Amino acid sequence: MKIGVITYPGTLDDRDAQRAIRLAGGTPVPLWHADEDLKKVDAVVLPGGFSYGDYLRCGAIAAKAPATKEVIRLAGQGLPVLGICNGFQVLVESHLLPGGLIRNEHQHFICRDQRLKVENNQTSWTNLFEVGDEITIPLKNGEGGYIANPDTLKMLEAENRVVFRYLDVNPNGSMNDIAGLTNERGNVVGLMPHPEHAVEAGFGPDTDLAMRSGTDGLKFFQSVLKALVKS
Ligand SMILES: NC(=O)CC[C@H](N)C(=O)O
Repeated sequence: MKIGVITYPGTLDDRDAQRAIRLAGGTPVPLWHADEDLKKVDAVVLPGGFSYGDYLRCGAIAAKAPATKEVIRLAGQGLPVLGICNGFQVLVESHLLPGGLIRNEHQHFICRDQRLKVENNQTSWTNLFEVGDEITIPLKNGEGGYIANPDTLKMLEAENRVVFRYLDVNPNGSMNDIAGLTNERGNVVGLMPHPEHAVEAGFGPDTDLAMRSGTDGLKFFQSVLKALVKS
């Protein structure tokens, strides 16, 4: 299965995403922001980083890139899309996911291992989790505060579209502790933490061994491969 990874000017985590895909058993396909076709990939990852230097708002310029336009078109046909951190910001700026992401409440950049609760395992990227699973995934961003108007929040909760919630601490002031979301169909998922940094045991920023990110992130990439085999 071919999984595209889009590189924008300023993207940081494209190679880690490619590595995660390879470790899960897929074939990563590097894509460039100016590409007008996505080389017939079976799924696509929008990785983390600082696309276009985070000018205007994080993800705002990337949302207008030729490759993103194609992502928007193909997502409408069911292409599995995962937006990680800056990729989540791009998905929100593209209106593939609702709401907005603003500066962390405390105004600081965060870099930590973050506990998350899995709330929805009916998406292309989470089908190997159980609802209620508690996982640890690294988080590193400056603009991760999720906001939405009351009606949107109500709709997201009623339709079970919150996929991940922050556990133990809410690190950035996100409404309803929201760490990740899906679209109605479940093929598009965006989250602030970085699953591609939790695919091999024994690394992560925390010095407490028990807290170190393990391989919880690998399941995202294995899930999409399973979803693709089924479809
Ligand atoms: N790790 C990232 O993708 C960072 C996203 C974005 N540049 C921010 O600081 O919020």
